[in-house]
Amino acid sequence: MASPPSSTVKPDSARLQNGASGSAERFNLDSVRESLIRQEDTIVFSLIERAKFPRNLKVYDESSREIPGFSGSLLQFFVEEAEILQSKVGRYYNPEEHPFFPENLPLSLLPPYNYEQVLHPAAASININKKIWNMYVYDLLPLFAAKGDDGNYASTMSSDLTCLQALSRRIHYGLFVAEVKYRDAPQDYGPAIRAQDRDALMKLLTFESVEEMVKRRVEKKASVFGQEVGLNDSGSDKYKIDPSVFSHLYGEWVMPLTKLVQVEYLLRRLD
Ligand SMILES: C=C(O[C@@H]1C=C(C(=O)O)C=C[C@H]1O)C(=O)O
Repeated sequence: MASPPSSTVKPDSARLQNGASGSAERFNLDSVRESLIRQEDTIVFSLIERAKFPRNLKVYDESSREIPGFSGSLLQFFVEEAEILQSKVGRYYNPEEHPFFPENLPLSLLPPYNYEQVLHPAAASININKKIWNMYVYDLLPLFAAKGDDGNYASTMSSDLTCLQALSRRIHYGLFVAEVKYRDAPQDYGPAIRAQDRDALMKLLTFESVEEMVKRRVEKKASVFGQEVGLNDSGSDKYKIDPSVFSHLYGEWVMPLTKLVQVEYLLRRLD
């Protein structure tokens, strides 16, 4: 089977900021995919941590009036406050990071780090965190969190924040994937962008063989990282989260949303 094309962008023409791959040296399709692979580990670990707690539905009730003066769920309050703090120490200078509550975020108290700008400025207008939030709270959590309430709301919400940020970072990484794909083949993408043809763009950027590999790999990672480990056996078939949840998560939501980000970005790439 022919392998999907890899990028030929010269290392010096663009340098990716220190991303999840830890590498600031190269910006090409291989390095971008390496980062996506490393981010799988983060997502698998963060969901395994969340699975320590039951559903704790109270946290997600948007009609609760638990916090005086705040209308929304406890998790909305928690994430909004966490983002205010993280914005003050520069989290959103990083083009890989996208806030869930971008309205009224304070400026950083620290000077900006000089992240290499490899994206077209249109990237700044793309934020699909509302979709990611709804997917996480309403579709994903019921698939792996046990029913029940143990009252550990603060710890539950800390875990939720970690999961939401890991998913958001991975899905918005589609911006970098799209940029590198465009630079590799502007002659293919250009006409579809000028025609604003979503379907043609989706076709160009989709590699089904890569997607199949990704699904198999995350399922395998979940079975290795989430296995109950004992001293007297070589492995067990008890898992902290059913590994098939991860191939489902990637096949149904993570990869389609990453591709949505890619299409949205490419549509504006020549503005
Ligand atoms: C990210 C890429 O683009 C698409 C999306 C994928 C994903 O989100 O993992 C995988 C393959 C492609 O269909 C890629 O080509 O690596």
